[in-house]
Amino acid sequence: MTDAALLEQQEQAAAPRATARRFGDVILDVKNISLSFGGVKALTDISFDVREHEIRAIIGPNGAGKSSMLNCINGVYQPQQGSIALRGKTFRHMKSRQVAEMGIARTFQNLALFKGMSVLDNIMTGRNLRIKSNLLLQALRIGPAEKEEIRHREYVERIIDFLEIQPFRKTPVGQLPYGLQKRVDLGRALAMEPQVLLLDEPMAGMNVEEKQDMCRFILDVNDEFGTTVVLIEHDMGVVMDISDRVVVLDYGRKIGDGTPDEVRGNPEVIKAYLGTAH
Ligand SMILES: Nc1ncnc2c1ncn2[C@@H]1O[C@H](COP(=O)(O)OP(=O)(O)OP(=O)(O)O)[C@@H](O)[C@H]1O
Repeated sequence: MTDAALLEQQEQAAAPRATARRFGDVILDVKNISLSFGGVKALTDISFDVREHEIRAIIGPNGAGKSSMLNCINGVYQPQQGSIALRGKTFRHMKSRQVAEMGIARTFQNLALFKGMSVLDNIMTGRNLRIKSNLLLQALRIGPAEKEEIRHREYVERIIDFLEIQPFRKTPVGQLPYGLQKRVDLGRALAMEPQVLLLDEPMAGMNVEEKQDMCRFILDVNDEFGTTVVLIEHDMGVVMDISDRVVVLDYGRKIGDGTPDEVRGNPEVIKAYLGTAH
């Protein structure tokens, strides 16, 4: 390889993610969302979009409104104002299950796993939305139900391989270290084959090594499954490393929106968040 070609290759490898990859159209469009709890304004007139195949972070100091925003997207909270659209289809007053059926899956900050059930069975619960045959056929495992179950199990095994948790397939989730439980929670969400994956503090409570593993899996999910990712996360290093664009909230208002470099250089953001010890 010539020196020039080598230099070009090195430059490409060092290119920021946002410029090195091409995104699709807007997949999730959040417009003018306002949410109050009694007198507390959790979100005021928040708008941002997420492009297909993007990793989009929502950051901000404690109480800024990050969880509220995620909860509005997946139907846990119903905002008083504004709209959210998935691929141009606006959804309002939808329950979490309906939002999930539309293709928006979520992991939880406080794991929502069945601790006594195996890794395999926990991830299978993520397939429930996709099971078409009726309960009787499923119970008897006959006809189309049998074929369907085989297909679901194959998909779940693919996720287990992908997340490198084969040795723990049969282990009750409650017996696994916290970092692995978080990985199972990611697997459960992935089993839904989501178009958009919402990650609620995926690195919370993890040690450095577990954080590195989780970062790699998020990037791989994004690359290999083509899943669009929206995440909220307190670890700024992680956010800036893996995100393509970042929304910054403070006291329920949007104060910044752009690439990690743009956000890092935004004086309002520095004042509100990056300059503090959060
Ligand atoms: N269910 C609720 N009832 C009442 N107030 C709420 C509720 N959920 C959130 N809030 C309030 O809304 C505001 C935003 O909270 P939210 O949890 O969304 O912030 P956050 O950025 O996720 O914070 P943290 O980083 O601490 O998790 C806070 O003032 C909070 O007290």
